[in-house]
This record gives sequence, structure tokens and C-alpha cells, in this order.
Amino acid sequence: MATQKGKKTVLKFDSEEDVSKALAKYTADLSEKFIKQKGSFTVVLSGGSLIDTMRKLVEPPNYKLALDGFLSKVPIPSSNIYAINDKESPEGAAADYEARLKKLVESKVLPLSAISGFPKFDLMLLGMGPDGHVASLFPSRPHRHEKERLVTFITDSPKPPPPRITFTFPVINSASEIAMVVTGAELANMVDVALGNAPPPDGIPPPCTEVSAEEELTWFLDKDAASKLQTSG
Ligand SMILES: O=C(O)[C@H](O)[C@@H](O)[C@H](O)[C@H](O)COP(=O)(O)O
Repeated sequence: MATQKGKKTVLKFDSEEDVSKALAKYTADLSEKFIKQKGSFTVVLSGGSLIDTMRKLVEPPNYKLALDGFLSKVPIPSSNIYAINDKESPEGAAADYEARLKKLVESKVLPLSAISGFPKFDLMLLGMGPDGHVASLFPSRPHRHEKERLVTFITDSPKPPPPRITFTFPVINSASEIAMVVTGAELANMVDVALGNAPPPDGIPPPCTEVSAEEELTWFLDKDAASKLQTSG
């Protein structure tokens, strides 16, 4: 298990729709907070179904909330969006992304964590796979243990597409806030493992058990994903 630095909160909702609404408010509220604090809001978005679950940020009736609290305050010019350079090889794309991250630190867009010394994002929005992978850090791949680099890559991801780049845990766990957005019954067993209520299936703690945020890690679960948690959990 991660040496938990910040708080850990588990939120359970009746449906994925309710998760989506809560996630929109959570994101808009954090945007309000960080914009007030420092005039910027830095967010990392993982792939997968999370992107669809973010829909309420831009759908009515949440749209007004999201507009007032998020989109109007951080109209995101395309120059502020850092997509992966998929014209490069995985190795090249990882090096390119790492170089861009270092430039954001040099230009003071991203601070360094006073705890870890790694670049510190305000918010990371992450999903989790049934094997307990987070971002593209997979249980069976050594790069999950990378402790120096900011961005690494694999060419044989167990989840397609095979070539991927990913933030490493030193960067992920330096974030102020992390939302683990997990919905669906097929993830219920791994949620139980991730929250420390059940031993990992093969005795090796999967990446999801290593996630921690410097301020708060918040799990957004629907009823199905939370179905294995003890009722008091
Ligand atoms: O696939 C990606 O882009 C993400 O890096 C990966 O970590 C994803 O968040 C999980 O695999 C959950 O994906 P689903 O929510 O689509 O199952």
C-alpha cells in the first residue's frame, strides 16, 4: 500500500450518472479553488471511460455550474492542452512529453512538490483497469516501479493499444488532488483490493494500491464498483 500522504475519501453513488454529476461539481469546485489561489488550474486526464464520465462538465443542467465554476474561468486555449505526440515512437513520445513537462516547470506553470521534488499537478483524473492498472502502469510491467523519470513508455501494453506512454508514480503521487473514477461491477473485486480490504489475487499489490495524493485522493464509485466493499467501508 502507498504510504498515504494526504487524505483518502471514498464516495459511493447509485449510478454512473450520479458519479458523472458529482465529478463535474468536484472538478468545477477545485477549479474555483485553484484559480482563486494561484490564477491557474492544471489537470491531467486519463483515457478510457473516464472521458465519457466527464460529460456532465459540459451538459445541462451542470453546464451552468461547470461554466461558472470551470469552463468560464479556465477557457482552455488549445496551446494549454498537451496531447501525446503520437507521430513519435513510444520512446520518442515519452521523451517529448517529459521535455514539455520540464518546460512547464521552468516557466512556472507547474510547481515542484515540496515533498517529492517532482512536478505537481493540481488534479489528476484517473481510471482503473480490472487488473488494477492505473494510467498505463500495469501490474506485470516493470515500468510501474520507475522512480526517476517523469514519463515512461511501454510497447506491449496488456490493454490495447500496445504502445503507450504514461506518467510515472513519482509524478502521479505528487498531485494535490487525485480522483479515481471507477464504475461497473467488473471492477468491484479490484476496488476491494485497492482500498486495502482484500488481499491482491496473486499476492502482489497492484498499481492501484500505490496511488496517493498530497492533499486528497477521492474514489468516485458507483454502486456496482463498490458492491464488494464492507457496508461500513
Ligand atoms: O486506457 C487508458 O487510456 C487509461 O490509461 C487506463 O488507465 C484506463 O483509465 C483504465 O484502463 C480504465 O479504462 P476503462 O474505464 O475504459 O475501463
